[in-house]
Amino acid sequence: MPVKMKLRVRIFLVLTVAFLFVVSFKILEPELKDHGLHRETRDFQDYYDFAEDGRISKDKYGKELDRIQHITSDSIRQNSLVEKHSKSELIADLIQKYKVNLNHEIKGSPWDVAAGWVTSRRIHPEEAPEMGAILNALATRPIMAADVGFKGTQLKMTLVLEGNQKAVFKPKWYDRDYVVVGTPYSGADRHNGEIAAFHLIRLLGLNRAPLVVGRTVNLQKEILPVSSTKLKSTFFQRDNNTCFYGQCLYCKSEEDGVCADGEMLEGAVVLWLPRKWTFYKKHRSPWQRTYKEGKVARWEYDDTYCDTVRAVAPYDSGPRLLDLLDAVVVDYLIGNADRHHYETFANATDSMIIMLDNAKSFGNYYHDEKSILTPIKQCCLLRRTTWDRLQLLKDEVLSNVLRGILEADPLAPILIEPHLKALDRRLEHILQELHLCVEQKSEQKVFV
Ligand SMILES: Nc1ncnc2c1ncn2[C@@H]1O[C@H](COP(=O)(O)OP(=O)(O)OP(=O)(O)O)[C@@H](O)[C@H]1O
Ligand SMILES: [Mn+2]
Repeated sequence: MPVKMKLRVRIFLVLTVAFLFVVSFKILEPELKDHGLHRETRDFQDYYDFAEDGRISKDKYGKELDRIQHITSDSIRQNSLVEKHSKSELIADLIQKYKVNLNHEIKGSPWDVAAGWVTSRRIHPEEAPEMGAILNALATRPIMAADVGFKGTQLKMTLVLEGNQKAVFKPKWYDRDYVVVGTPYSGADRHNGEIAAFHLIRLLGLNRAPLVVGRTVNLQKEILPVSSTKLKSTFFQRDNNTCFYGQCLYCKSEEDGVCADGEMLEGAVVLWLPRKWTFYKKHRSPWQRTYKEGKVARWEYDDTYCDTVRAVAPYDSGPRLLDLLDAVVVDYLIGNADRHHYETFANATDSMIIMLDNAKSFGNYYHDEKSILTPIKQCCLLRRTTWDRLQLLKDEVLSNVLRGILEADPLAPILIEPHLKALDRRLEHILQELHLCVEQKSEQKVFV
């Protein structure tokens, strides 16, 4: 009899597990159809040589991630540093401080000015009117050479602008109101996202992203005459539009190409960092995704994971962990779930995390990808300067200021209203999460 009982129990258990597995799989089944652009997950993994750290086959993704939604934000509002009547003044002041004047003129080379700005801790100063001249040069200087992009999975061009300045051109794939659905890392780059992120990173006082500006190029007149043979060989025509597919992991044939509107193609032009600093060290993010359905990374189920991270170099001392948590703030705001690796300057021990590549952003304004916040939730830590800045930008100051700043870009409007609204909403989430941290620990321990 006991044998039979055991068998029944066993069958019951097996069926329960199978049922749970099927249900969780169905719930989590991502829509991978989106433009077919992230279909090559396997290739992607091989390319980046992902380390297989502790994983389980069952996904606990998002189990507790909605808990902060239930916390009322009343207490936060009461503590507001900004009185209602001064809010519009604050917005105006911040726009004045951070809106770049592209008509600003300087003597000498804008490229030299930008190159001279870079230190191990910042790409550019907090405030510099010369930035207008540099962005203007990026947006208007004649293109002397064009080649396929450097590394990566995304279609890009490498340009040389007059005055011997290298830059990356990330083309437009989507209209401003396009909503990217699917996995948190679905879709192709958003050129407007790269532009918006640069200014957001400035506004947060981080200053760790290379300079970016919007630019429309004429592929026939500005690119083809100065194009490398390799890049030129990927050009083709579709419905009277000029297109190209370049060279990258996901750039193999005309199917993967991007098309101009006739000959004119919008894009984000990213200033290449000065040679003196271009020795990077590439680091795998401790909170990296597995990029594999059904595979869960340790950070997704182990809430003490931050203790493990903090115990080892380079996170056990120096600015690295705090830099990473700053990047998490940015990535949650912009909706970038794709910072699988990050780069630092190899020749500086105190190097910042360089906030390169922010184009996987502003894909879906309906969705807040809470999993991006996991490092902040698990570490309960943030630079006090970043916290103070977030406080300043709450209650819709962020959207109002960023809207004003982005008006200066040649491709304005850069973000449609729902994206700006999403920024305010996500900022609130970050503040709520950190308030929970303060309740659990103490303010001194959370903000350093
Ligand atoms: N502005 C820049 N200055 C210097 N180096 C750069 C710059 N932009 C990109 N790079 C280098 O080129 C690499 C690829 O760039 P980027 O990350 O933008 O491409 P990607 O195709 O989006 O890559 P991924 O698929 O990994 O996201 C970076 O890791 C960096 O080493
Ligand atoms: Mn990228």
